[in-house]
Amino acid sequence: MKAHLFLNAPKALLYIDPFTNQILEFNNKASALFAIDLTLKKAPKLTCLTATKIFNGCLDKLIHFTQQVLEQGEAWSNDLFIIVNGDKVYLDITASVVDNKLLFSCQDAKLTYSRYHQAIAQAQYQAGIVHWNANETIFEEIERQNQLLLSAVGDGIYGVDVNGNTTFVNKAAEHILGWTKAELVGKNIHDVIHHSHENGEHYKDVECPIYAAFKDGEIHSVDDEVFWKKDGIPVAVEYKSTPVTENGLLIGAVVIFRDITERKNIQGKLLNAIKEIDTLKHRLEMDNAYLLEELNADFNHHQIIGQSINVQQMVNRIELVGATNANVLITGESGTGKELIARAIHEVSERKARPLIRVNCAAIPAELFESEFFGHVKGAFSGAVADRVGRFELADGATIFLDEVGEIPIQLQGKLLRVLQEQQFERVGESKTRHVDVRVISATNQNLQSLVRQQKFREDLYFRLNVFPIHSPALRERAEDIPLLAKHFIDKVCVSLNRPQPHVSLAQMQFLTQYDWPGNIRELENIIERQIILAKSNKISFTFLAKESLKNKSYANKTFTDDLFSDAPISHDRLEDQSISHDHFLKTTIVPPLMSASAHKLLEKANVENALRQCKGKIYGEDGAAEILGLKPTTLSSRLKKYGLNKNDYIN
Ligand SMILES: Nc1ncnc2c1ncn2[C@@H]1O[C@H](COP(=O)(O)OP(=O)(O)OP(=O)(O)O)[C@@H](O)[C@H]1O
Repeated sequence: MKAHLFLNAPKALLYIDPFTNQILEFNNKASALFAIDLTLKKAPKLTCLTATKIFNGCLDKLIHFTQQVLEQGEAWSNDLFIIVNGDKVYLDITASVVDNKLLFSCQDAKLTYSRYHQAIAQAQYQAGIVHWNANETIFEEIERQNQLLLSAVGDGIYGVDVNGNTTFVNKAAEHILGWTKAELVGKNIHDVIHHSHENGEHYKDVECPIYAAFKDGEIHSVDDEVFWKKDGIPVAVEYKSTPVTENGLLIGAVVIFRDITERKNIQGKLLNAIKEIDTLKHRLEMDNAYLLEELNADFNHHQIIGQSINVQQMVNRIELVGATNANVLITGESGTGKELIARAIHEVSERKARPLIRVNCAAIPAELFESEFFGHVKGAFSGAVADRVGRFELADGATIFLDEVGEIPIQLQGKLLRVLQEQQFERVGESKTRHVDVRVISATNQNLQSLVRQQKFREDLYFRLNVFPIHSPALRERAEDIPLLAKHFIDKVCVSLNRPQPHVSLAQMQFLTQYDWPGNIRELENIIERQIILAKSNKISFTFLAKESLKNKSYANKTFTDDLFSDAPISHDRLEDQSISHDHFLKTTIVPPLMSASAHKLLEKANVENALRQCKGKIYGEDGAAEILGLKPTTLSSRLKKYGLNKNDYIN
C-alpha cells in the first residue's frame, strides 16, 4: 500500500542516498519530470541513475542543498534546475531526511508559480466579487438618485446621440412639450420639436444649435426660440446644448431647456409699460414746454364774471357744449373774453386733464403755418434744424384753440379741414401719417360768412368749425355786469400790486357804467389797473371817463385833421395828467365810441400807423407798438393784416 502511495504521489519523488549519490527510488511523476526510463525500475539497483546526473548543471547548488537538508532535517529550494530539451527547468524542491536518506519532492517551479498566482488571483477574484457587488449597489443607488433628480428638476432635459436621435427625456420635458419619453426616444429631436421657427419658416437642421454641440464640441446657448409641442403649438424656450464626450470622442449632447412664456409675457408688459411711460413722459415734456410758453406770455386764468342775461345765456351754452366733443366757433369783438370762453369749454370737458393748446393764427407768418399746425422734420426747409412737434400733435387727446381763425391762409385751409374730418395729418417733410384725437375751438372777431363770400375762407371749413356757435357779447351789451367786473379787477390788481383795496364811491362806479367801452372788458381791466396805480389816499377816481365821453362825442363831429392824424398814437397818456411814468399808461387803446364805422376804422388805422412809426416797426416787447396801443401783440398783428400794413415799412 505504501509503495503504491509513493508511486502515485502527486509530486515527483526521488529517494536519494546522499552518500553514494544514487537514486534509490522514484515515482511516476519523477519519471515524467526527469524523463527517466521506467524500465530502470525493473533493474535490481538503480546504479546508473545518480543525483548528480539529474542535476549535473547545478552541482554546487545540489551539494549545498543536500548538506542543508542533512543538517536541518528538511529544507526547500527553487535554485536547482534540470535540462529538458536544452532548456533549463527550475524546480521547486522540498526535501527531508528519511532513514538517513533524502526524499526530494519536486515540481516544475513554473507550475508552482502559476498555481501560486492563480491562487492569488482566485483570492482577489473572490474578494473582488464582494467589492463589485457593493459597487453595483452604490451605482444603482446613484443612478436611481440621478433619475429622481432629473425627474424632479423643473427644466426639461433631452439626451441626444451623434445622429440627433433622442436617448433620454425627463419628466419636465414631457410635461412642457407633451411628448412622452416613449414617443421621443429613438426619434430625431430636431425633426420632432425644432423643425420650424416661430414664424413657421423651416428650421434647417444644419443651423440647429442642438446639433451644433455634438458637431463642434462647444456649448450652444440660445435665449429665445421655440420648441413645438405635441399639439402643434410653439412654446417660447431658452436652452443650452452641451456636448457629451467619452474617451475624447463626441457621443451626443444634453439639451436643458426652460419654458419662458411667462417671462416673455412679463417682459412684453414691461416693454409696453416703458413705452407708455415714454409716451406720457414725452407728452408731459411737450405740455410743460407749452405751459411755460403760456406762462411767459403772461396768460391769465380768470373765471367768467357776470350775471346779465347775455352772460347767463352764454354760460348756459358753454355748459351745454362743454361735455361734448363738438367743434365750437366763438365770435365777438376784441377783448370780450373769447379766449376765456374757450378755456371754460375745455375746463368742463373730459379733456381738461390736459392743457388747452392755443394757437394765435394772426401771429403766424404765412409760410410757417403748416409747420406750426402739423410740425416738421429736421431739414424739411431751411431753418428746420430739428424735428418739431406741431400744435395738433401737442393737442392729441386735448383741445386746440384756434384764435383769430379768419387769418388762416386759404391755401392751408384744406389741410386743416382734413384734420378736422379725419384727424390725420403729416409733418412737413415726412410722409408718415399721424393720427390724433383733437377737439377744435376757434374764435374770431371777423365776419367769417363775409370772408366765405369773398372766397377768403372755405365754406366747408366754416361749417366744420361752426358746429356750435357761441357769441361773446360786447361790454356795452352787458353793462349791468360792469360793477361786478370792476370789483373783480380791483381785487385782482390789488393782490398783484400788493395795494390795499381802494374805496369806490357810487358816483365813481356810475362813471364806469356810463362809459361806452369800445375796447370792451380788456379796456375796463386796463383802466382799473391804471387808476389803482394813480389812486391817492386809497380813493379811486373814474371822473375822467365822463370827460372822455364828451371828447369822443366831439371827435365824432370833428373832421379828421391834425389831432387825429398827429404823430402821437392816441392812448391813455393823453387822457390824464402826466404825473405817472409813461409805461403805466400805455395799456389800452381808447377809440372814440360815437363815431361812424368807417370813421372808426380810419382812426384805428391811423393810430396803428402812428404807433408803428414811433416804434420803428417794432411790435412785441417793451416800447413795441402793441405796448403803446395797449393791445395784445397778436391783436395788433391781426390789425396790420386787416389794414394791409407791413411793419417792415416802418423800420426807416
Ligand atoms: N366775463 C369776464 N370775466 C372776467 N374777465 C373777463 C371776462 N371777459 C373777459 N375778461 C378778461 O378780459 C381780458 C380779455 O379777454 P380775452 O383775451 O379772452 O378776449 P378776446 O375776446 O379773446 O380778445 P381778442 O379778440 O383780442 O383775442 C382778459 O384779461 C380776460 O380775462
